[in-house]
Amino acid sequence: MKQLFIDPFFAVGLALRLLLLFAIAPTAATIWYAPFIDSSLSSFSLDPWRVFLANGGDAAAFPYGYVMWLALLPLSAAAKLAGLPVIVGYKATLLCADVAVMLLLQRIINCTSRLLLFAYWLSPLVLYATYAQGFNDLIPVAILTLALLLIRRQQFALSGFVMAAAISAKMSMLIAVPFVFVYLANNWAFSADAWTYAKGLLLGVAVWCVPFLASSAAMAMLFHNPEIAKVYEAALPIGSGFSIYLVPLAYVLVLYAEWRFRRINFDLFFATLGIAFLMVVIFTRAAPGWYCWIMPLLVVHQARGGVQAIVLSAIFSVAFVCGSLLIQLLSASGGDAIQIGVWSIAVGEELGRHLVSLLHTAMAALGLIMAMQVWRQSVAANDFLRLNRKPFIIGIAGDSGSGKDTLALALGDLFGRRTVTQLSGDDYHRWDRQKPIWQVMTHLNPAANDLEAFAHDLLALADRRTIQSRHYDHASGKRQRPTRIAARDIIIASGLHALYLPICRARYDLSIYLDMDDELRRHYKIRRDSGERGHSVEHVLASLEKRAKDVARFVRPQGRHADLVMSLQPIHPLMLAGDSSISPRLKLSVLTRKSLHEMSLARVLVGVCGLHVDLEIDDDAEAVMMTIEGETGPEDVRLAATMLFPKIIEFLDPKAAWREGMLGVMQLVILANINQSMIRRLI
Ligand SMILES: Nc1ncnc2c1ncn2[C@@H]1O[C@H](COP(=O)(O)OP(=O)(O)OP(=O)(O)O)[C@@H](O)[C@H]1O
Ligand SMILES: O=C(CO)[C@H](O)[C@H](O)COP(=O)(O)O
Repeated sequence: MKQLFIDPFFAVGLALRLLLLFAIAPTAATIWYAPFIDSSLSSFSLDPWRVFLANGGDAAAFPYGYVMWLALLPLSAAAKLAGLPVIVGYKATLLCADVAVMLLLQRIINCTSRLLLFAYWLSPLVLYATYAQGFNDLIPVAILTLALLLIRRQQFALSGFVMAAAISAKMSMLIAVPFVFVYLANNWAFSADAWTYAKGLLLGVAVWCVPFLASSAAMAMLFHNPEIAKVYEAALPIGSGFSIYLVPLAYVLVLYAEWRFRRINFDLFFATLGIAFLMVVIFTRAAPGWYCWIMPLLVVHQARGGVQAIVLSAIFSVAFVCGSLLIQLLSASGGDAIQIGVWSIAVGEELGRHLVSLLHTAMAALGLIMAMQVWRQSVAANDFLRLNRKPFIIGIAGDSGSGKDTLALALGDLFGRRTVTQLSGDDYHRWDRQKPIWQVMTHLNPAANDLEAFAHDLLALADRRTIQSRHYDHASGKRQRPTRIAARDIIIASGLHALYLPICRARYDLSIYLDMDDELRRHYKIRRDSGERGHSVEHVLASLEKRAKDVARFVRPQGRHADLVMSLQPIHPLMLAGDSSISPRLKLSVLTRKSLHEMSLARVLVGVCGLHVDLEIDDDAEAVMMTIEGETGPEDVRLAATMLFPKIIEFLDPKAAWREGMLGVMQLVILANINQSMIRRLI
């Protein structure tokens, strides 16, 4: 923040503002807002609208609620006390709101100070609407921006309360409310929070808005406001004197587009809300102050869209100022001449109207181009939507007891049940445990499994189709009745042969082979099969021996095809001696064939998780081998993930369960690979 204030361009913007503040006495502020505030300072009442009207004030002067009034009072009162005109306090309040909007946007958008200064602080749009014209829209915009920041920070009740304050400051901020509810309903992480938000909003309405509704003078001033009717002016006649109103129509369509996202993140919500404001503004004969409503969108667009967006936004802003000036100069002469001081160029009423219409058309065209750019950049390229269209598929193969289910569960607990579909290879064993065929065949033989059905179901899920699958119950050794498995955004296909068929391998976005140390696997398998699957220790040992040939023949070769080979080993083999109930300390080696993030990953594993990491990169950088040792807790792993992949974190379940130790590290490594696969898809 400090950097922002010491930047020379901040000083330039501030100087321009002060110059405009001193040089111009804006009409709206002079004839409406300042007299209203002055009236309530002279004879203070909790119903300032009544007092103002009773004293013969203009009914158009202050169609705003308590929050606008309260926001304007302190500095206006200070000005009056200091013997200055009230309008000085009014203008000082606008300056404060202006700085507040900029600082809040910086928190939401996270862009450089320089960009923010160019996109916002030096924007001709803000300078003209606020300081040359005196409109107070930056006050509700500042409050709305605060409400949006609170949503981003997941402080929903407070955000609702603040949103009601924004509406009280200016009723048009109501535009944002349906968008917030659709965002909360469509963001699976927050759907339960919609009610929390609603409670905050209701409380805010009770505090900020109900007293206003109870004042008949306030209501009279609100309904006297000619601005409200403007949104119905753009209309398509449909005969018999009826019309279709274009602004409400465009608004509903943008809201529908947001609802259709099914799954939405904050960036998408922010972009669609900005587009909704843009639609209202460009299709209405809007007062210059309304253009301040789209400033958050313009700043985000410039921050994300690069030079093209900056140029378009600049053209849009300059066109807006020229258009508004022309309209003002025309209306000063009654509409048939462009009047500048004593100079007057006659254009005739018809040409004057034509010129203004042309300017509105240019503004609408630029606005629509901008909306399309925002759509392309924020909406179409958003990873949330990409996952919506094409699920991310992870294949996990490995020998029995190598930890496939454990890992799949750990990933499922990260992304959440509503995001993940698990497809287990065990459900495709051809025969129940009791069948005599197992005397001559092991489960590791591909022929013992219906791999064709496995591949078929994987492809169906990848195509977002629901499948029917019969779960293999390890407690009874029998396959269950078929159940429906729905396709979700992340599909985890695990099994002894998950990487066996080329058609499956080709479909995975990330393929993993678990190559657990043999002794460790034996240790775990004995513990699990005797504890959970009803086998005797002798049976497990005999089966391990019987399976050894098939492991070498059918399972291990799959490791060659994996993007990631993970191998858990005990720190010391002696740790496994004797008692099968002990949990040995582990180390993990990871071979990555699609390397990208290993350096930063290693740095964070050391710096944040306190682990020891060895990194080996082969000469042609085709593979990276990382060996990781030490103890770490779930909180450290979570922190490491937040630092490394802030974007991916949005995909996770709000109650994402991070594991401790090496399993947590495996979660992190896989997240790094998912992140990287997504980056590759974007390229
Ligand atoms: N990363 C790990 N950390 C600690 N324990 C693990 C880990 N992975 C596996 N285990 C232990 O090994 C046992 C076997 O793991 P799991 O059931 O996940 O293997 P699997 O590959 O799915 O086996 P199967 O193919 O036979 O179903 C688990 O019960 C668990 O106790
Ligand atoms: O290798 C295995 C799993 O990958 C199991 O041995 C196979 O699924 C059979 O299970 P169970 O022993 O419970 O009948």
